[in-house]
Amino acid sequence: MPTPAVEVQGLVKRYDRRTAVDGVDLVARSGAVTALLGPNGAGKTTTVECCTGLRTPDAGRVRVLGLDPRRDRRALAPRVGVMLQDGGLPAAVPAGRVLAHVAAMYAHPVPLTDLDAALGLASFARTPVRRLSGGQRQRLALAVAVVGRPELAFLDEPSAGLDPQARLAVWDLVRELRDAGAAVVLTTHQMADAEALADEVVVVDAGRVVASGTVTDLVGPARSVQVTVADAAPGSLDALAADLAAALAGPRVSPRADGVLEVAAEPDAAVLHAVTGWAASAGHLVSVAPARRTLEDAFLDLTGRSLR
Ligand SMILES: Nc1ncnc2c1ncn2[C@@H]1O[C@H](COP(=O)(O)OP(=O)(O)OP(=O)(O)O)[C@@H](O)[C@H]1O
Repeated sequence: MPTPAVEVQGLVKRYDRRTAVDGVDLVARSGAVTALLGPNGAGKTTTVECCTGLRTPDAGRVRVLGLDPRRDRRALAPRVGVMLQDGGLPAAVPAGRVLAHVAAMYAHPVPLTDLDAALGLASFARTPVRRLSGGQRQRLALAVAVVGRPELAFLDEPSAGLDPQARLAVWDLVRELRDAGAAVVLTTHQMADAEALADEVVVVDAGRVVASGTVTDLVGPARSVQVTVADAAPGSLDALAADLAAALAGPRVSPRADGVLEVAAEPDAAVLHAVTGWAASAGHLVSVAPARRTLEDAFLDLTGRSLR
């Protein structure tokens, strides 16, 4: 097995008495996109900052391209692209000049015309950073992170605040990076981004990894049948779920907080026939709808529904 681009073991980071990262393990491979997901305050940015040498861990081991992100910062700088939420771009300098300046620091930068075309930068190249819209600033920050053809890119919420067109452009760019053999570590709150891009997903909550694997690993059987019981008495959903599960003799039936019974099975004719047969004999009014389980469903199952 080749050495992973990023190896984090038992990472702990505290701010005063608050433990922001509490024993995170993480591996990111070259030629793959690793998505770091988690609710607000889960510790994603702090983890990325420890990997980029911006913060010193209180405990644990971090290796980036086989090196120490703080001690070997100079050696890593030309090999690692970083897009942070607070971009740190110079406010008074026009966008195009910022990018040209950064490109000039690399031996083999991506041609600026390619980045212009990929991210639509030309329309605001003469605008000083401080006057860019949020989405334009994001696009510039992404271009700055990838212009040096990094072996590893950390992208912290790369599609936050982007319009649908720009989001698709970012997806293409991330795929190109991966296909060129780079390791991409991205944090996002957009589950669709992770579903579209991630080879590996790591879910953190309250500073700990609560799940990891491929999107398919986390989502489970992608398709299900949702059964809404119109005349269920309050509190009766658990019993109805057990009753339906017994009638189906196989697929798991989970009662959801919104009053829906979720049947973990392909919505094929046999399953739909069995569900409607159960409804007819049990005397319940039901609506039956095939559904596709998403990463968002899995994320909410893993991290709960309460606000952080
Ligand atoms: N500079 C700091 N000083 C003190 N506490 C901090 C600092 N930065 C982050 N924290 C705290 O550490 C915890 C983790 O924050 P972090 O920014 O890593 O989370 P996150 O998962 O990136 O969140 P979000 O999705 O909101 O960006 C939070 O409780 C946050 O308040």
